[in-house]
Amino acid sequence: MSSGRPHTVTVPKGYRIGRWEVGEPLGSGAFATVHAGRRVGEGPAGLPRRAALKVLPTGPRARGRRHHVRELAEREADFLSRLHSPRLIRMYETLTVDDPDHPELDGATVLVLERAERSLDAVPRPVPSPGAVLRQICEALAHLHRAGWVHGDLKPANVLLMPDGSVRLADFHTAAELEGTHAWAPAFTTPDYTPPELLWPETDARGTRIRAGADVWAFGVLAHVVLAGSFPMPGGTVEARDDALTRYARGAEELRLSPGLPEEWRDIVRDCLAPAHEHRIADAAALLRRVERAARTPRPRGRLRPVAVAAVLSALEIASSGIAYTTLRSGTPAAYSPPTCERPAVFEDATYGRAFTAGQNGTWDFTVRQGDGGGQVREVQCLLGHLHGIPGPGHLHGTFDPPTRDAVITFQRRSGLPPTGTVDPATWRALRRAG
Ligand SMILES: Nc1ncnc2c1ncn2[C@@H]1O[C@H](COP(=O)(O)OP(=O)(O)OP(=O)(O)O)[C@@H](O)[C@H]1O
Repeated sequence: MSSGRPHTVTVPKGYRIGRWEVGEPLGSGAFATVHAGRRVGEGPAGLPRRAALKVLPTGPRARGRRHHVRELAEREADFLSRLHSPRLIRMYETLTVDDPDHPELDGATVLVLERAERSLDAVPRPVPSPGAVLRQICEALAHLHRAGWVHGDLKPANVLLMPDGSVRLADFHTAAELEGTHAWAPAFTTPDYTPPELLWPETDARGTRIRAGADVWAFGVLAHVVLAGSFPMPGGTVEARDDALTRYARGAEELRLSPGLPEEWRDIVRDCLAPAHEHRIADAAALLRRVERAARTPRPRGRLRPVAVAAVLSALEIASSGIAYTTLRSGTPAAYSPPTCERPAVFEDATYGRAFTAGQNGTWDFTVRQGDGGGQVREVQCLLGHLHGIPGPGHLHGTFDPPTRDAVITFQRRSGLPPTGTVDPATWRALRRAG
């Protein structure tokens, strides 16, 4: 049985591949499906009981461009057999399915990998300990660059979190070995993480010409997503953000980083996102030195700072408001449970005083309007729906669509503000006002 994606394949639960019994699917990408695997019987020392089985349809009956997928599978297996580091996902063995009775599976390549808990794109926002996560991603990249490789497809889906909370970089089918300053990688990019120079790539039979700076750019995007909850390029759709990237690359638009980005990360992200690769931070080793400094900062210095709720809210306010408050203790991050969309919490802001946040974005002055998207819009939707009881946006989708605009207008009318439908600084203040 084949899945809906052209290159992926579903393996029945309980199916045996070598010494591995296939379990539930863990995830799937454009080329592979990853299943849980349980070792049956004994194996060589060091082989764990649990693994992840990355299955790539490379057999004669597989749909799609199997030669291309086979090349990618070989590339990834080759990379993983050559490079080892605690920050790179480990490969235990590679297998080929030999089963003519299951023609769609027959000939599939299986990479047996260290099993992770989940990928970074599946972690609810805000990401816990974002500085530590970013530092470890950067350590993985630095190891790669030092060894003379480029990853070529850094994004949250390719960052894996282990049961002990540590981070591994994964998915190396685009990884390419540097020949001097550049490498030739498969012509494959992920929108939103693609650097400007790959918008108009130099491609020939060997692939696309790529430099270590492509990973540095992708790290800048990823750091912005993790820390501010939004992409650095404005726009509610991939196409809109792609257009914004083109304008930025041509010098027609300035980079407008989210005000929610902690101060100590702002310059790092900006220097990762220089439009020309020669102005970017040179490689991940240079980046790591700066990331380590930023990650050492005890807590993100966003504009919204948590305070002890008991100190700012009386029991009466809590009981009467209907909002679930999270107990926040300044300086004890272990006890800090972050606000969520459904449970906005009160923070003490240095400039504005007591204020609500839904944990999606910390801005007070970033104007958003119909057509925009990202963390700021999600913050608006959460505050409207779950704090002010205006059900317009319905759900947390982060796109400023017409129902969101209607809800903003309703809120502005109620608050005595001009009903413009645009969330300007005055509307942010009213949305966040506490007490
Ligand atoms: N070792 C692992 N342990 C647990 N889950 C994993 C593991 N490797 C991958 N996954 C899950 O499977 C998903 C797809 O894996 P992967 O990104 O390697 O596939 P792909 O088809 O090569 O992806 P892409 O679309 O990026 O080319 C990951 O996003 C992750 O959720």
